[in-house]
Amino acid sequence: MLSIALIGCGAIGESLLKSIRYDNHLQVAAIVVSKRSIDRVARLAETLAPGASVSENIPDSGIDLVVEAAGHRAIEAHVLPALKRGISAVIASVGALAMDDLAPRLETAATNGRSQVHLIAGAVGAIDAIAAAKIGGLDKVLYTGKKPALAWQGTPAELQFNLATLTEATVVFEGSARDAAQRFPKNANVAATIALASLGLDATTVRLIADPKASTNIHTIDASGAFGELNLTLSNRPLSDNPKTSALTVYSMVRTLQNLTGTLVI
Ligand SMILES: NC(=O)C1=CN([C@@H]2O[C@H](COP(=O)(O)OP(=O)(O)OC[C@H]3O[C@@H](n4cnc5c(N)ncnc54)[C@H](O)[C@@H]3O)[C@@H](O)[C@H]2O)C=CC1
Ligand SMILES: O=C([O-])CC(=O)C(=O)O
Repeated sequence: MLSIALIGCGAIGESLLKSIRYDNHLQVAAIVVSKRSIDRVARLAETLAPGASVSENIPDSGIDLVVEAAGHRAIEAHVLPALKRGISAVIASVGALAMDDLAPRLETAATNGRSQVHLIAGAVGAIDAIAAAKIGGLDKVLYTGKKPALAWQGTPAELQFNLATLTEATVVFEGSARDAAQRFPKNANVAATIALASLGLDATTVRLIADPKASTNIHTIDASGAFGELNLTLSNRPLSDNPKTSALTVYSMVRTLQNLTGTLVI
């Protein structure tokens, strides 16, 4: 039985709790949230994670694994200290690794604590294929993320375009995966995931599109190299609680957790 501390209980966190509620190998022992969310999440926990503590910090003992579904800042605040304590982590906010020196600091913390960081594939697929293709050598990796116009609310795209009145698909960002992940922390985590698995944060190209006609989150990877060519398109349904986030992210997290406790894993 893996004893989990879940960090964040928004769209992904709540959906994750529903998905793993009856898993005999996983026990949510703690849910870590900001002070203002404690009452709301404590009520949720009564049915979705009975017995879990709900507080602002990871408990001092009894936790085997931290599962982050909170946002970039939670990596520094909760994941780094947990790794140093010897607690491994599964993280959704992969884009945080595009920040300054966070990736090497995570590695140092994990080395010192003899723990591990698992970056989920999240809303995208073919991470296994591009990571394998990298071994033979990659020439080009382009990630294109297209979401409904209103999914770009609260991002820099809002300052540049009137999202509510867009009539056609509009490129809101073109550049490196590092810039994309830093400027769109809630919309470009998969850009960082693809980059980290392939050409790296600076050499992986990203295009982000706001499309008033789209009703799903469309992720496309175009890669070429010694292996040949890969062209993948996913059309993901968003979670009802957060149009920025695809439901596949939750399933990917559940799969990661199942693989950590399973005997025959794929
Ligand atoms: N890898 C992937 O494919 C994807 C990754 N994500 C990442 O997952 C994160 C969560 O996504 P959603 O659940 O859809 O967002 P959400 O906004 O619905 O929920 C996030 C929750 O975390 C809480 N929170 C924020 N900072 C916290 C902290 N320091 N400690 C504890 N709780 C904190 C918020 O109050 C909120 O309740 C996103 O911010 C993004 O970084 C999101 C979508 C896809
Ligand atoms: O959920 C998605 O479709 C992708 C996403 O928001 C991200 O990469 O941050």
